[in-house]
Amino acid sequence: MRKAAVLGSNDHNPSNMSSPPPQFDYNSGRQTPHMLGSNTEKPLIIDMGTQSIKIGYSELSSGDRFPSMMIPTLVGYPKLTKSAISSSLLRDDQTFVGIEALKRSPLLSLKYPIEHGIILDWEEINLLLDHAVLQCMKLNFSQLNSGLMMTEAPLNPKKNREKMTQLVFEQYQVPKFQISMQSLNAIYAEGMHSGLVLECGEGISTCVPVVEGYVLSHAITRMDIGGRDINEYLMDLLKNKVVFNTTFEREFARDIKEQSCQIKTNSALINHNTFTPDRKKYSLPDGKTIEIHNEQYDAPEILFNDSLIGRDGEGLQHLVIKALDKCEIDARKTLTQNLVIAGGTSMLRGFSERLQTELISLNEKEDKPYNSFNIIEKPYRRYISWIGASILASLSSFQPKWITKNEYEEHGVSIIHKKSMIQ
Ligand SMILES: Nc1ncnc2c1ncn2[C@@H]1O[C@H](COP(=O)(O)OP(=O)(O)OP(=O)(O)O)[C@@H](O)[C@H]1O
Repeated sequence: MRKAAVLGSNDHNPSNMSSPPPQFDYNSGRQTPHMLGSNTEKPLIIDMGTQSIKIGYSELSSGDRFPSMMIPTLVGYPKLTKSAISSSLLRDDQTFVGIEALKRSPLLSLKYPIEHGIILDWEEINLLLDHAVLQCMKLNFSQLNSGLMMTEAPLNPKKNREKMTQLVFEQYQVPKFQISMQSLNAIYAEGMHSGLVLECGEGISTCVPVVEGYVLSHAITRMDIGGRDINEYLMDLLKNKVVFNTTFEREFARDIKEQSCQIKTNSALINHNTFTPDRKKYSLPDGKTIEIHNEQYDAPEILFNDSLIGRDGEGLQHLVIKALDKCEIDARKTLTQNLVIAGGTSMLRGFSERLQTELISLNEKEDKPYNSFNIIEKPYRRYISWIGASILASLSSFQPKWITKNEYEEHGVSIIHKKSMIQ
């Protein structure tokens, strides 16, 4: 069991979250303009994801509880073509990160330093953190006297947690630090103590049971499937209409997905022989228009049947049922009645309706005891992990959980396990 019970019953009221989720536009690099510049009175929250890093100040009271910035988790190195060099657009020793990399992406080879929620390239993460904090938030790490809270994916290797702790204290000289688990944050964001969190992001989907504030680690389930796999499958389905070659062009597949794709729900499933989706038009940057027809529904099907992309024939419904199977019988009712949906891919239209259908069907097929599910699907679910961390970092009950630089110097990296929110 993982220890994490810090949320008191009156600590916050999630219904205060009245402002709508922000819209970020990667391609123009538009950001929400508020709350930038030094604000050392509030903890800084950095939610590290496979596709994007969400960053902003902790906020407990009602009002704006969304990240102030979302930075693509991308690093770009110049492709050394003659034309790029001769036109002096780039030098071969330049590196671009985040939005700067995305803006110049036709000229760069792009790398994603986080895969399936896990950091693979620490030098690139270093560049991204520098960019996010120094350049975007206009802050020095050593000024973060109120604390730096970072998030991690469920089942993040312990050595990665240690490495992040070492980086933060030794290189960045952060005065106070802590790491919280993304799915647990979703429970904090909802002001709940128990629930089952199904998180579906860019590179990973996980199902995490939380009972009375404790993560049941042994019952966590995961699949390496997420929004990026839908993009890839969509490109495959569209290959007779358009071919996306470069990473830059592949970003358009993401855009087509976000604008056009939706998940088949009951009426489409029941009438599958006669079901004909609307034809949608999508304009490509070269002026060409393509028509999106069955692909809009076919691409996201991989979430519920991964054999479509050559995997084991499982889906998100299996993640949920397998996680429940591993939980104590007494906890199951609470968990099925508090199934919290999180992550950007869960924004696909029809997601929760289809999930409900698949869960009931799998339950019957495998003769399981879970007859009903109450799915909690909030409009801010893409940012729910950041929001939960933001609330947590400002709670009075959480304050003793910060790891100070003095404690790090006394105990070394093992302090992150001793004072961990995640055992
Ligand atoms: N409205 C939308 N419709 C469909 N997909 C969306 C929508 N909004 C975001 N997404 C997808 O959600 C994914 C990103 O989700 P999220 O921000 O939760 O991921 P992440 O935290 O960067 O990655 P991970 O949690 O996998 O490490 C992308 O694939 C993106 O295209």
